[in-house]
Amino acid sequence: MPQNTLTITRPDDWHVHLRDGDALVDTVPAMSRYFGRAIVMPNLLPPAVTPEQAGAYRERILAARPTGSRFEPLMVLYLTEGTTVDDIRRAKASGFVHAVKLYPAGATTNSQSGVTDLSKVDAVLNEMADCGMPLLIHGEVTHSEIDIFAREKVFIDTVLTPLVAKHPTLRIVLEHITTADAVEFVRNAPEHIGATITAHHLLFNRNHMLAGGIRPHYYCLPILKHSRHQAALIQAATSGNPKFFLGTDSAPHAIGAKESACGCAGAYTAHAAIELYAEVFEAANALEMLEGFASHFGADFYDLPRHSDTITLVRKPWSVPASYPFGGQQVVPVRANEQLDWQVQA
Ligand SMILES: NC(=O)N[C@@H](CC(=O)O)C(=O)O
Ligand SMILES: [Zn+2]
Ligand SMILES: [Zn+2]
Repeated sequence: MPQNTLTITRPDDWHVHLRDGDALVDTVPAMSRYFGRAIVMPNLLPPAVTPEQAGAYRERILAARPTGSRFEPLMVLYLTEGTTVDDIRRAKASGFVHAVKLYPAGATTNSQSGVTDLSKVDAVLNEMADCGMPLLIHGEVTHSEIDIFAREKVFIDTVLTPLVAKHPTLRIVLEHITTADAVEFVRNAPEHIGATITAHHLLFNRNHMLAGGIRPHYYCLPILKHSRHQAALIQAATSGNPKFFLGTDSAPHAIGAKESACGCAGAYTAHAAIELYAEVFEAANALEMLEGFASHFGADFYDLPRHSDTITLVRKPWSVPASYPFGGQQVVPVRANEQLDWQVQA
């Protein structure tokens, strides 16, 4: 008999894009259905680079919460070569900035204000190590001559390994990992280095995106890899190792920006995040490992209390709509028009 219900501590999302402006009335209610907290990415245009900008963004998110919602956005500073030690001190003192995000310039959506040379932010990284502020990393190199499927591994070898050697006490989250190489790196790294894993990198590999036709809604960064890497991610997520925790990287783009000759990177999963992870964990015969991954390990890493209430998943098949409203436009979700087994009890 398959298990038909699963009750877990309320989960959090340790990596999400809520966007800004008109989109918030759609993205914030979707994210706050059952997630208690979320680490909100700062890659806006212009990016949230100071604690004051992050605070103003936080207020816009709070204003978009449904009545009665206790969803808590955890804010992140966007690291630039102009970030100062004082920015980090004010961020730490704010109480609402929980991390700083490194986008190698040019690596992904709205990363053009990111860092080209890590040595330029050395003093900032020292301050972060001193005050215990985590550095969240989009871990890909950007040189045009490096193959897109190799960019994560090359980043680990040429940027991350020297960074960890230079800043041995800096807390780091390697975000949305996509390779067996990243799994191995994080597993062997000290305790204060962790990683988030998305639902789509657990569910899909590059064949889903490219075999039998090119499917732009599977295009995200870091790009989907060979199924061998997908298998390593599933193993890591379901292993019970607390270094690996839930980060959806739900990254909505309007339908026209995806279905295009040059489509944007990002997969939208906030409509069914825990439901999609449950599917992966069940297929791996590891439903009992979902709670640690989704609800415990991220909070522990960020030194935040675990939630004291729960949510219940029930096996109750439903069809994912073809699209959802998104800031006056539409976004196509992962698994559009397909059936999902799990849903969260209202
Ligand atoms: N993951 C993506 O493919 N896109 C993200 C940016 C990011 O997280 O790299 C986005 O903001 O659209
Ligand atoms: Zn990223
Ligand atoms: Zn992201």
